[in-house]
Amino acid sequence: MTAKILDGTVLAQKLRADFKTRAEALAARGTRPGLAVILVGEDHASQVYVRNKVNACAEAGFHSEKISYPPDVEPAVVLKKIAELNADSRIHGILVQLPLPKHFDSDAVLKAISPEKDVDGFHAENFGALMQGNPRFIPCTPYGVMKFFADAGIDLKGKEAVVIGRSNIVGKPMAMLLMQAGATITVCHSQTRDLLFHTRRADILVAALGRAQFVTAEMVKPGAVVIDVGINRLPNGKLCGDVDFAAVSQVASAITPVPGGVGPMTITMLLANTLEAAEREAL
Ligand SMILES: NC(=O)C1=CN([C@@H]2O[C@H](COP(=O)(O)OP(=O)(O)OC[C@H]3O[C@@H](n4cnc5c(N)ncnc54)[C@H](OP(=O)(O)O)[C@@H]3O)[C@@H](O)[C@H]2O)C=CC1
Ligand SMILES: Nc1nc(=O)c2c([nH]1)NC[C@@H]1CN(c3ccc(C(=O)N[C@@H](CCC(=O)O)C(=O)O)cc3)C=[N+]21
Repeated sequence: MTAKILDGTVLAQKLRADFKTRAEALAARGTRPGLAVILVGEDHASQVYVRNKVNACAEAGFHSEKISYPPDVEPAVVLKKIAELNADSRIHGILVQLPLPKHFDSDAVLKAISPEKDVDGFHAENFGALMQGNPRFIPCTPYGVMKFFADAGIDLKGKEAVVIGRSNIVGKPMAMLLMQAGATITVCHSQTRDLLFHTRRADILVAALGRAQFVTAEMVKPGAVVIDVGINRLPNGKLCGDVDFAAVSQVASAITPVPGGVGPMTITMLLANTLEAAEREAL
């Protein structure tokens, strides 16, 4: 079997066309959607993502601000900036790029963001609402993954879904969304005893562990849908996912590539959440 490629760049373009129209309608009523991105430190990959986010905003006709700090900045300085952005009527979404340097209490920083502007959906209040099945903002990466299923007509009801990774930004909300869509979920992590046993049962397999080409063909049930969230840089400088794409695409029925899969959809859903925040405010 050769898997159908779930193309994130194509799906992102499809969804973004609608954002532009909605942003224009809002602008006509005097509101331009605005996103602020805070970046602490000089991590190269983070700078690339933040640049992509800012460019995507410009293309969709959004206002955006990038605020950068050196790695040794005092957390109080960042908290003060967040308070200013919370009160700034031009800003509808605030994103603090994670991970933060070790001297930061990340939960405290995320909690400082007004829940109405927390377009990542990481604030405890929003995360809790998501768990209760009543989300205000769905975290962008798992939200983007759900769009692949909807677009490809993949029904999740009764399916066995296995997520590798249990982080707050990907694995945990991903599992919750899959469960709410009717799948039976298994969440694997570094302490899982027999990973192969679990992955081989998966109708839907989501890899979000951050290990280059970790998921091999033997770990995948023939015909499974494989979603690759991982973004890893190989020693040769090339980007690759958590899945051995060449081998797994021979057994899966559908698969997302890296680059060009989940990554562009994450940015797309960040725009979607920012637009929604602006639309709610303009009501
Ligand atoms: N495409 C996109 O838009 C995005 C991509 N990413 C990428 O996704 C990947 C995961 O990100 P994130 O969730 O933030 O990463 P974290 O490092 O926070 O979490 C990784 C998870 O994978 C688990 N894990 C690690 N090694 C193994 C293993 N050998 N077997 C089973 N489980 C394992 C960890 O287990 P434990 O909890 O026990 O430590 C942990 O739960 C990264 O490559 C990241 O770059 C992230 C966000 C967005
Ligand atoms: N508060 C917060 N929110 C996040 O959403 C968040 C974060 N912190 N920290 C880091 C991770 C990672 N992440 C990515 C987004 C887009 C691509 C992306 O667009 N990737 C392109 C390639 C980009 C490249 O060339 O490097 C692709 O896969 O095709 C990747 C990774 C968001 N994250």
